[in-house]
Amino acid sequence: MRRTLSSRSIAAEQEAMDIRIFPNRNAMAAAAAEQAAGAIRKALAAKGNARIVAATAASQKEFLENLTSAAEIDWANVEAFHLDEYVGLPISHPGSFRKMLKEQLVEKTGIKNYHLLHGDGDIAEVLREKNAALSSAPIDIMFLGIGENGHLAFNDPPADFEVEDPYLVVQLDEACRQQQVGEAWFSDISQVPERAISMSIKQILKAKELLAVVPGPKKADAICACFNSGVSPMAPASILRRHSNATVYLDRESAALLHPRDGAIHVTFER
Ligand SMILES: N[C@@H]1[C@@H](O)[C@H](O)[C@@H](COP(=O)(O)O)O[C@@H]1O
Repeated sequence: MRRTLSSRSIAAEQEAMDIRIFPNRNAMAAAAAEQAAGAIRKALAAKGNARIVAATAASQKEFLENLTSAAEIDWANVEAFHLDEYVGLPISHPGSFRKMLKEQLVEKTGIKNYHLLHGDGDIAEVLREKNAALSSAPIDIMFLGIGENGHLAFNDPPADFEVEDPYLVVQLDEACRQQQVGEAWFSDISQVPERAISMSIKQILKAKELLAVVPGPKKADAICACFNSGVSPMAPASILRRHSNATVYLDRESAALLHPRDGAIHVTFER
């Protein structure tokens, strides 16, 4: 059962980004996983393989739990990438995103064809290898989180919307590093690496479908900054409005300050 907030013209409807708001985090995660599973099955049926990108962050936990237990996905033919990784952090560190990718996706599904960003390896070589692998064919569906500062992957504000490299090395700003301490994987900011490998905004927008999963009260300000007004590098995830097939999943807490002022965002309340 749904209730729609925004009214749209037919033209706007064709271009509108969808935001779906759920009563709680679990309902949101289950619905997002259903959409993701459908997209993966569709790609598998159409061409025999599916190429996905996963976000590896606290916000993705319940979503990935639901997705990895979805029925009838031939994971043997799924190829997986991840969005970002800290430079210099070993995979044994609890904050390592490739550790999360392995534990929350690869080991749960048995995916054999996956690409880890070895942030503690030879970075130039990692970029060369992963940029080639990522660019070799289109991504069918990409899962995203949105940071408390509105970042997508590690594209902190002001985000560079023009950089062409699929993955690049970025400098993390202090607000972003402080937010990572809040995730409880780092004891204080001095422990948080200053650089990361991040997928670029241009590369993110190349995916055929984007699905952002953004629960919790700490994300309310970012959702307000990204979706209440227009596209701005100061609110990096606002760029999702420019994609033709993007859906943002929220719970009531992350949606608390959402009041989009234009018809180009279609908001649905799910019960
Ligand atoms: N760089 C990562 C992103 O890949 C992630 O999507 C986002 C949200 O993370 P979380 O939802 O755990 O706050 O920020 C992290 O720092």
